Amino acid sequence: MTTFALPPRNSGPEAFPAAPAVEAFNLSKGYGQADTRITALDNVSVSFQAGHFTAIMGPSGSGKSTLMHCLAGLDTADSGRIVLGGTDITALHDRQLTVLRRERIGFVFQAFNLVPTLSAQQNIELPLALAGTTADAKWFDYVVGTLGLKDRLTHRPHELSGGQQQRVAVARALLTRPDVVFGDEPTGNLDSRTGGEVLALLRRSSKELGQTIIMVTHDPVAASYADRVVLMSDGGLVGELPNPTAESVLVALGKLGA
Ligand SMILES: Nc1ncnc2c1ncn2[C@@H]1O[C@H](COP(=O)(O)OP(=O)(O)OP(=O)(O)O)[C@@H](O)[C@H]1O
Repeated sequence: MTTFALPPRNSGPEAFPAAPAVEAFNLSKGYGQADTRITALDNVSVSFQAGHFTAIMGPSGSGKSTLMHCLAGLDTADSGRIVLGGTDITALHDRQLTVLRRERIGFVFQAFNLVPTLSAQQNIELPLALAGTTADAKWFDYVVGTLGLKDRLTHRPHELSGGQQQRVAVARALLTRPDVVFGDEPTGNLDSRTGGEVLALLRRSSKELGQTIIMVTHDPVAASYADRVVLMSDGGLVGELPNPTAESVLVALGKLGA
């Protein structure tokens, strides 16, 4: 049985059914000029509710990474608006965006992006250290306990397995209790069993901690851990699947020619 050391931020998707954690309105972005111009995002409007785990899927080049990077304040759109946790991030300056990313967004990338010279604990606490604050001890213990990292805190990344390193990255992403955790193929470097464990932890983070998660993936099995799949094609949203299974995702992607 899990012991809650600290009440979760909310009790999952049902707690705030109507509250979006992040929303995009009429987002467009292109690359290049004139006849060589590529439309990466074509008037995309989409909403991600608080406490939900969403996978973004679609064929290669359909705009998934561009959308995620814009939603996370890592890239800017040509037009449109993004509201994250009630803040219009499209109106922010670079420095404000940096603070927002550090304090209100968590990232889990395919490459674990841990600092090799720091211990697991120091890596987990790094965003808070950069922000000049410290972790709430109970929350730290709860996240680390939930992710099964209690015995690994003094280890450096090279002393950890790939799955353990990604769990450290997940703990780092969760520790600031961000508005949204963004995952970019978070299990892309893991074998299927370890990847399944990390995905199950992400799902628990949304169900038990009320964490909003948005993940880009090509893997229908990974997407089946999400509450919803958002489908993209040619820079636009072309559909969504509630309660996806690997099979329903495969069929939907097949129809898109992915
Ligand atoms: N920096 C860039 N310069 C020029 N074109 C770009 C750039 N980044 C992306 N694109 C183009 O924008 C479109 C959308 O790219 P994006 O990376 O968002 O797609 P994706 O769905 O994430 O693809 P993949 O699944 O292959 O990672 C593609 O046609 C891509 O070639």
